Amino acid sequence: MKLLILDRDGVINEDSDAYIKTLDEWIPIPSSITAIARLSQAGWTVAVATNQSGIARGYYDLATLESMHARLRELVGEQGGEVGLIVYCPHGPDDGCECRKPKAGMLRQIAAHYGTDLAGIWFVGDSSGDLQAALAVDCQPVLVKTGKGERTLAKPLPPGTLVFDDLAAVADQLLS
Ligand SMILES: O=P(O)(O)OC[C@@H](O)[C@H]1O[C@@H](OP(=O)(O)O)[C@@H](O)[C@@H](O)[C@@H]1O
Ligand SMILES: [Mg+2]
Ligand SMILES: [Zn+2]
Repeated sequence: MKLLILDRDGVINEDSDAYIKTLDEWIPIPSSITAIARLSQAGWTVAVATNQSGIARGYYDLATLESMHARLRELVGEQGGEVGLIVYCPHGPDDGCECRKPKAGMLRQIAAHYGTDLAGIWFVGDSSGDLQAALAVDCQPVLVKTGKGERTLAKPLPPGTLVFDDLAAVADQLLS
């Protein structure tokens, strides 16, 4: 199965140290939207695994989060593509859940949903927690330089991590 798993903030849309709290603050990276559309039109299933501790912190509610994901699906749909399963962790760092990255619960949830193994599946993120989650389930860690990617790149990366400028470059590689 051609499955690609994406982190959201910093990969699909701009990130902010102040969290993405409203639909207006959810600013898509145009080339990432196009990349998702291109990949899905080429037969790839594009799923999303995103930490959303802003829910636990009370910065925004589930309806607001879902409005961002509806907007994502709308934008990709306008370019003829589609977004697969979007999984989010609404918990805070101290909640001890199994889904918050760097734990791999969301990746396992996506694999179960599609009935596929995770080994070698590319997981594209901008933070070290994304890369650690990938390693925990034998996914291929992929770092993009958008969002917090440059900060992440300034620290040692897990061996074997692939690095690309942005999601568009990841799509170019997968579609080449
Ligand atoms: O990159 P993904 O997983 O899609 O989402 C990250 C967001 O949930 C937020 O995660 C927070 O980390 P803490 O949850 O406070 O550790 C901060 O890094 C925020 O800047 C960021 O917007
Ligand atoms: Mg991110
Ligand atoms: Zn969680």
